[in-house]
Amino acid sequence: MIEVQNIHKSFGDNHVLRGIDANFEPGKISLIIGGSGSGKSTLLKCMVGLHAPEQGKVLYNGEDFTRMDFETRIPIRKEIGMLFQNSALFDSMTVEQNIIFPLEMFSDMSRNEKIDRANYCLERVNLAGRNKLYPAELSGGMKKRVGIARAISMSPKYLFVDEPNSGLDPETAILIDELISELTDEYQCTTVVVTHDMNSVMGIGDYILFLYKGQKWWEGSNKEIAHTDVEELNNFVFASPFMKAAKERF
Ligand SMILES: Nc1ncnc2c1ncn2[C@@H]1O[C@H](COP(=O)(O)OP(=O)(O)OP(=O)(O)O)[C@@H](O)[C@H]1O
Repeated sequence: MIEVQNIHKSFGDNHVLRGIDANFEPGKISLIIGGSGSGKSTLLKCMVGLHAPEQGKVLYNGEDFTRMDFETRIPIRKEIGMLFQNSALFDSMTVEQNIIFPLEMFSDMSRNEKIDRANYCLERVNLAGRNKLYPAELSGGMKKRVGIARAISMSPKYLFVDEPNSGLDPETAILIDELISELTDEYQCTTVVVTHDMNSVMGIGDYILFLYKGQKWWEGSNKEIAHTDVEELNNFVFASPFMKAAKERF
C-alpha cells in the first residue's frame, strides 16, 4: 500500500502539484490521468524519490519514504520496479544484460541464477530466446516488453509504469495492458501507471486518479468513470466522438 499525503511540488514559480492525497492498493492497477502538463509524471517521480516534494509524505506500508536518506531507502527501492516513458534501456547492453542490471545492483544471486531469472522474465513478456539482441534491433513494443522484464526482475512489490502504451499500435497497447494486469495479479504488487490511453482507463483502471490544475479533481474506478458528472473529467476522457458514443452504451 502506498499513501500519498498532501504532496506539493513546484519548479520555480510553477506550482505543479498542489496538495495531492491518494491511496494506491496492492494487487490493483491505479492509473494517474490528466491533461498534458497536469503533473502526472511529476507525481510518479515524487513517489519513487526522483523528485523531492516541498511538502507532504509518501508512505510505503506506513513508512515515510520522503523523510528517509539514501541508505534507508535502499530496502524499499529494491522492491520497486519501474518502466520509464521511453523504456530507457541501455543501448550498449544486450536484452539479457539490461534485465540482469538490477540483479547485479541489488541481489547476491550467482551468475547462473541471474541468467535463469532473465530467461524467466523474458518468457513472461513473450520474448524467450531474444537474450542476445541489442535495443536497436527491437521494435517499440518489444522495447516496452524488455523494459517490463527488467522492471519485474526483482519480483517487485511496487510497479511504476510511465506511459506504457505511447507509440504503440492499438493491438500491442492492449497486449501491454494485459501483461501489466497479469503481473499485478502474479506479484500482487501495487501498480501505478501514468497514461493517456483511454482504452487502458476503461480496461484496467481499478483506481483512477484524475489530476487537474495541480489537484486531485476526481478519483474512482473505471466502472464509475462512465457515470460521473464532473465536467472537466468528462471533457478529458470522452473528448473523442468515439468515446462519447461508447459512454452512451455504459
Ligand atoms: N525537471 C523539471 N524542471 C522544470 N519543470 C518541470 C520539470 N519536470 C516537469 N516540469 C514542469 O511540470 C509540469 C508538469 O509536468 P509533467 O511532466 O509532470 O506533466 P505530465 O502531466 O506528465 O505531462 P505529459 O502528459 O505531457 O507527459 C510542466 O509544466 C513541466 O514543464
